[in-house]
Amino acid sequence: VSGTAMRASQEDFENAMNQVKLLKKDPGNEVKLKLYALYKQATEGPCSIPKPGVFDLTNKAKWDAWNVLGNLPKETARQNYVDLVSSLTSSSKSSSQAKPGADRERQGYENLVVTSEDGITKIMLNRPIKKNAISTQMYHEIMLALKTASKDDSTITVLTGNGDYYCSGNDLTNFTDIPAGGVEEKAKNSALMLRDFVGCFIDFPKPLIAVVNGPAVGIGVTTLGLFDVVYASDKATFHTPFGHLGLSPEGCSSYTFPKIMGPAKAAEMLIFGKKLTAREACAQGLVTEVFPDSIFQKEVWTRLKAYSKLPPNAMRVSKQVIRNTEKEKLHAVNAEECRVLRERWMSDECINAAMNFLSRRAKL
Ligand SMILES: CCCCC/C=C/C(=O)SCCNC(=O)CCNC(=O)[C@H](O)C(C)(C)COP(=O)(O)OP(=O)(O)OC[C@H]1O[C@@H](n2cnc3c(N)ncnc32)[C@H](O)[C@@H]1OP(=O)(O)O
Repeated sequence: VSGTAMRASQEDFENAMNQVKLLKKDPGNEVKLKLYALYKQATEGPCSIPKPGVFDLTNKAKWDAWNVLGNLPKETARQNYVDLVSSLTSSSKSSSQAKPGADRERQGYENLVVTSEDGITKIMLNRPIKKNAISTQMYHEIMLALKTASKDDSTITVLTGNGDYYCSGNDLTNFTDIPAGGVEEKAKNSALMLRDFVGCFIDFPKPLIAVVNGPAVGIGVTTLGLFDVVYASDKATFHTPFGHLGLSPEGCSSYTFPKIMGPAKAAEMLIFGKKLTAREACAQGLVTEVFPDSIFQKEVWTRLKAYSKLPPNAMRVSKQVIRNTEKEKLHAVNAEECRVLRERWMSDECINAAMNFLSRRAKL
């Protein structure tokens, strides 16, 4: 949020509050938290209320969002609130206007840009300010995009990220949105969603290519074992910090990684959270090829355009021959990983790690 000049009046602030009520599209949890925090700071000043308990996740997230603003002056908070609302209203106006070439760009995704061109459907994670962390809504959007791509007339499908990151993994604020049934219900719902999400990768029928434009974390790394080809910029890194987060592996990585790189190398990544460079990941077989970042996009897309012209049925059948014998096993592994994670999400180790991140005490 840009706070160029601090001149928002009380009237501007009140207008902005009214505009928030009129927003047509839900701006998502983190924007709502930011709005809440700026509102509180602008009207009450620095956060001085007691910190909510560790299990009161919603109020804890609100408290964290407010508290992180520290001693930000009330006027600056008011200006930032007005700027944020103005950016929300202008983006909703521009997204409701018809765009030229919209036939090739699939509309309706909040955090993805999906395009189909030259026989390639490109699904781009589009949440660069959060390093493409996957929110609950994004899990559903990615599933929908994959299901749609599996039936469209493209020959190959690509997943990539917008901005400097490929994906920073699961959005750690996903667990602040606790339903009436409490943490148990949240863990159960998350496990079901994760199982469906990973299932979409296991069952994807066409060649699936990851264009890893920058660092990848958590589920952004583990699912790579389910892609057919993985191209990486030399700026990419591969990090699965499950130990640090009190978690266990997902995305079928407990099976695919030992198979790809051998159990000893897989254990270093999945148990101890060793971060690999792109060249190390390539040497371990997780990445197909690494390109210098300066020529990454040009080289990769030239190659993919050539691949997309190959006979589509032959590519599908070849993928089936390579992958189908493993499918049943992969679904079983996915189910077991989700069962274990459901327990992990309710553990103190995991809850404390997420809270540390949310209160800015921990980073990878
Ligand atoms: C429900 C199904 C679950 C499936 C199981 C999946 C498990 C996983 O994926 S485990 C991995 C989870 N990811 C992480 O632990 C990464 C956490 N992020 C970080 O450590 C860092 O943000 C970073 C190393 C990725 C980037 O650091 P830096 O370059 O210094 O940038 P910032 O930290 O300032 O990030 C900018 C902005 O983005 C927010 N953000 C980044 N990653 C996440 C995330 N995973 N979840 C939520 N938010 C994230 C970060 O908080 C910053 O936000 P603002 O402070 O509002 O600007």
